[in-house]
Amino acid sequence: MRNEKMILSAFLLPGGYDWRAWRLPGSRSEELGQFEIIAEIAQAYERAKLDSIFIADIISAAPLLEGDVKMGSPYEPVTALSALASVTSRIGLIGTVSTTFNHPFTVARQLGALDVLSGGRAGWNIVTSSRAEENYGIEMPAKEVRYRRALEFVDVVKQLWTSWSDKAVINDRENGRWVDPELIRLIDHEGEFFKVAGFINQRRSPQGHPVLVQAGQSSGGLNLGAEVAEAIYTAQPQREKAIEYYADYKANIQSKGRNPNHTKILPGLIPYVGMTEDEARDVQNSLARFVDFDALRADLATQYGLKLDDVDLDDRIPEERFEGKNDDNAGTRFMAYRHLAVEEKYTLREILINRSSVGGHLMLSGTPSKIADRMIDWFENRACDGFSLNAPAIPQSVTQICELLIPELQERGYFRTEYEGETLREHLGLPIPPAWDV
Ligand SMILES: Cc1cc2nc3c(=O)[nH]c(=O)nc-3n(C[C@H](O)[C@H](O)[C@H](O)COP(=O)(O)O)c2cc1C
Repeated sequence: MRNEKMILSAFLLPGGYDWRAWRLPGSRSEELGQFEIIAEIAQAYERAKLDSIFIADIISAAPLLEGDVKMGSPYEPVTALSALASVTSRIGLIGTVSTTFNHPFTVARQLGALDVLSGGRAGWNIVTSSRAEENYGIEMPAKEVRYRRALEFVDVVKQLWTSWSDKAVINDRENGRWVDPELIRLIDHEGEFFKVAGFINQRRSPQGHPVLVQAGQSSGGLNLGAEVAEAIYTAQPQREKAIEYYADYKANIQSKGRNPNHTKILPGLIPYVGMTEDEARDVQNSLARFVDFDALRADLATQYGLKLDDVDLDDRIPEERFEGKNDDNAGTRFMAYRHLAVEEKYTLREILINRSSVGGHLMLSGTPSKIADRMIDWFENRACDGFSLNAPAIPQSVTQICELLIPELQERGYFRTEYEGETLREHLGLPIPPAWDV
């Protein structure tokens, strides 16, 4: 048995991970974009002692208009997490912020403030974004440029976050000095994309600075992750490939001179949990009637350039449609669909249902004990350090995860029964990044 516990973070998608889940009676979809629903979900995950919740961001209503209520869910991560910080006390709060459409000084202040205000619970999912340029009046920079900018962006943000010594606040009432200016560093950064003098008006948080998270799958994305990330989100539906990915990623981190134990790999998992196999299938069965094959075909064309209008739903996608693509230029999710079509001989209908329900992630359906067996097998065999849990339907899947699956993992000794630390870094077993003067 591994020494450390499994890490469990939860994707906060209040419409449900399944594309169609918001359409189920009782889904609370009328509340999307409002506070109470996300507060209740975050509190349920905190009662279950999860490491963190995570809010994704697409920065555009385009997915919503295309019928994707799941990813179009209208929460701006920093504001939503700031509100959640006040109704939770221990769970980590990870938000997505794009390095393509922001400035590092602003991001350092906003996420740094969330970190201080939440008592050291913030995390930053660093993305370079794949759309939304129209909202900023710019042409989308090439992927390679986006990742170069991201590297410099993160470097500037980290410099700002470490520019206050832990001893900078002296609070000297007698001599009228709240900070010691000698202990706050001017970063004086000048690079290809940014010119930032620093001083930032922000004290250090109890965990030093927010945890850096990353999910890029191309070579630029993997490089950024290996350089800076402390947690990695990834879509890995196949166990053997996940083991390979884990080993390669950790080796890559080591080759950058970093400690591979300080980057946690968390593949996505969609659990359909029930006390019996039939009960576990309830949600999937009730979703079956909502599947919208036309919208899903259009989505595959938009996201991956896979044009499938001429393919019958009960036929297989011809192998040549996948030619010329690989993990690097098309992403691991695209390659997962290739695997399903070519090796697993899925029909187009089955692939579209997979897209709709699990989005290329690992899906496990069954009793808590059966799902826990598989999770533990992945964890023990170093296919992962834990999982990014995606509740397929809201609210029922959150209850099933928290009241059935988590207790099973706790009973078997794989998940904490109480928070031991206060900060997200403590939950994840990550070191505090030192301030500039250490
Ligand atoms: C679990 C997971 C969550 C992600 N969340 C976001 C997100 O919130 N916003 C976003 O723009 N991209 C998100 N992405 C996409 C990645 O940042 C990345 O763009 C994608 O995996 C393709 O990799 P590449 O950019 O290196 O080609 C996510 C990816 C994964 C696997």
